[in-house]
Amino acid sequence: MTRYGQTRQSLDKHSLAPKKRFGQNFLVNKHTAEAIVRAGGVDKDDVVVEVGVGLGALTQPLAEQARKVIGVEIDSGIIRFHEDENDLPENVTLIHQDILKADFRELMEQCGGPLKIMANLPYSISNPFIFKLIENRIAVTRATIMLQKEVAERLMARPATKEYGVPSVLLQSCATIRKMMTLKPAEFHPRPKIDSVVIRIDFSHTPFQSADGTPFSFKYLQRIVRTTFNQRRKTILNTLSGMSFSNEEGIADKAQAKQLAEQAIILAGLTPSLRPEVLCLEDFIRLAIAVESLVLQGT
Ligand SMILES: C[S@@+](CC[C@H](N)C(=O)[O-])C[C@H]1O[C@@H](n2cnc3c(N)ncnc32)[C@H](O)[C@@H]1O
Repeated sequence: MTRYGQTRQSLDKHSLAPKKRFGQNFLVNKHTAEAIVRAGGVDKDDVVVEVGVGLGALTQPLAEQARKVIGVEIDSGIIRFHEDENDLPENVTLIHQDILKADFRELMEQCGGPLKIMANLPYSISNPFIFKLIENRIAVTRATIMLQKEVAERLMARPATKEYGVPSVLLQSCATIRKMMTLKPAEFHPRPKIDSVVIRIDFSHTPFQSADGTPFSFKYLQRIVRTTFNQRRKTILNTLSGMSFSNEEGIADKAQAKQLAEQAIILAGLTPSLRPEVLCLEDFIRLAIAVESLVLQGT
């Protein structure tokens, strides 16, 4: 029987149907699953966290390559399936949990160090999961993830393209992203409508700094990127003038915020009439450095 047939039979046997709300498109080709695991560069000493175990298509080859696999799965039906079948290798520990609610420090303790993650990610959680990775970047060394092609393109996007936005800038500021392979809909059951792409994200653990070595705060970078892209058709002067500040930052009113925005843009060597989509990562970093220094000086 083909792996496709096996997938359908396993689901039928347990009266399970692929659940749309959990983005269940199961991999049906053993060789593809093995190739994805190879793309993750898994070593025999690694403890790997797999997000969304599903029927175990990736889990099996992963368990052969890694020392241990910690599988996180949200669907209780899938958890029961593996309990009944007892089909997962001994070095796999299954956790019934929503990865978006997982405490990465706890996972790190279980893994004995920073995480290597592997996932065939449901579309519905791609964005929040990527932001969770960014937030927990200190706890993660590598994430090899399969995404809808358009989501992967957004993460790897370059300035002045329509795909370029908040996730592109923030992820590229703290990680190197590599496209590993493209998968056609026929690799899954049920078949998605569009192609999927496997990317490898390697997080950098050196302190944040600009190309000329000036340290910067990720917090400011994040605020500036979000504020400007929130209205991507507006100029950076317009959007930055409306940036909100906390009481401690001492920017009292709109006039002061506008003045700060004007000064920061000049300090960063940029033109006020630019739109965020033409700014490269280094431009955003210089803006973050300028805004932070002006706030610290009390403008
Ligand atoms: C696209 S399927 C992939 C399944 C399997 N890894 C494969 O490649 O065939 C996504 C899996 O993630 C699970 N999932 C969805 N949302 C999740 C979440 N928030 N936390 C953990 N698992 C989740 C789904 O139930 C499903 O098993």
